[in-house]
Amino acid sequence: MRALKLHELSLADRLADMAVDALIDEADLSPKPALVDRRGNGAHHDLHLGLMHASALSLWPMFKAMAEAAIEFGEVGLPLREALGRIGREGEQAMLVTTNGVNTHRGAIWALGLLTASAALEPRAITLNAARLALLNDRYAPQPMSHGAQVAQRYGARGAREEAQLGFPAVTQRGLPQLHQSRRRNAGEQNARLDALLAIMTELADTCVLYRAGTEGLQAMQHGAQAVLNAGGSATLAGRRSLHALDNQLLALNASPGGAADLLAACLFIDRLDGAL
Ligand SMILES: CC(C)(COP(=O)(O)OP(=O)(O)OC[C@H]1O[C@@H](n2cnc3c(N)ncnc32)[C@H](O[C@H]2O[C@H](COP(=O)(O)OP(=O)(O)OP(=O)(O)O)[C@@H](O)[C@H]2O)[C@@H]1O)[C@@H](O)C(=O)NCCC(=O)NCCS
Ligand SMILES: Nc1ncnc2[nH]cnc12
Repeated sequence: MRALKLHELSLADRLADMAVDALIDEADLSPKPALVDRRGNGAHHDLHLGLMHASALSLWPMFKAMAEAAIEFGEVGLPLREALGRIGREGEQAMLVTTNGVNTHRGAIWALGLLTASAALEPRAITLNAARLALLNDRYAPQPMSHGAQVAQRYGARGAREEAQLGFPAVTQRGLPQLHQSRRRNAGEQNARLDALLAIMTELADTCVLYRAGTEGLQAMQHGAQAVLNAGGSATLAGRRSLHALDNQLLALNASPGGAADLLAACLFIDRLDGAL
């Protein structure tokens, strides 16, 4: 019998692998402020690391189907956007069945779904085409009063939809440059990833934080993340002290930066893809 060779996997298979790997790497990364990681549940009573892993794995068929839809339609347009919306909603149901109703990866389905489809179309224009897809209006999308919609109404915050429509500036202008800079400084891979997460947190209007802890929580997240980077980043002793303080502060405010975590996964996905090109 012939052994399966890795390069015989289809493009859609490989993109789905990369998306799930990015989610698992994000979940495992420790110590993340107030988020689920290898140490514990952060500011969450209904999440744990095993659930994050199970949720990530449950999304593999969805990411593959999104990549296949992109290959089939072949261009950015309403037919592809609406196919992705339908596949995303089905993926969300699969996630909820796996987690027994807990929302683990709604934001990641949105961000990584768009990026996976976009990578299948043209890997070198990944954020541009993801933004073009996000700008199209899916006529079949329900309009629930989600947490994101509620804080948009209350604070006028730009949430997950706008972040994608702008081409993921938190990833391209904050996370990825910081990841590369910290690697160049020999911070070590885990510290470089933590620094990338912190860089994303410095400016993001994370609607999870706003919903749970209002503008006080958002400012604590943004200023605290900047303070860690100013202290030298997670690889330094001063940076670690500052990161520990940020963790305690966000826990006290019950402020979990779940949106920033999803965007770190997006950052790791693009980084992996760049390495494979
Ligand atoms: C278009 C959608 C993005 C809908 O977005 P909307 O603004 O309506 O918001 P939400 O439903 O609240 O979900 C958006 C999730 O995106 C993450 N996020 C938050 N801020 C940002 C940001 N600035 N930029 C990017 N991403 C952001 C975040 O996801 C994480 O948080 C989740 C937990 O959040 P929450 O439910 O609020 O949980 P808790 O506070 O913990 O709840 P309680 O315990 O208190 O009950 C977690 O899952 C992380 O993933 C936001 O939650 C899009 O979602 C959409 O339309 N989906 C429908 C399907 C579809 O069309 N898919 C298309 C696929 S291409
Ligand atoms: N590690 C994490 N902890 C809590 N919420 C999240 N949403 C996405 N990743 C998360």
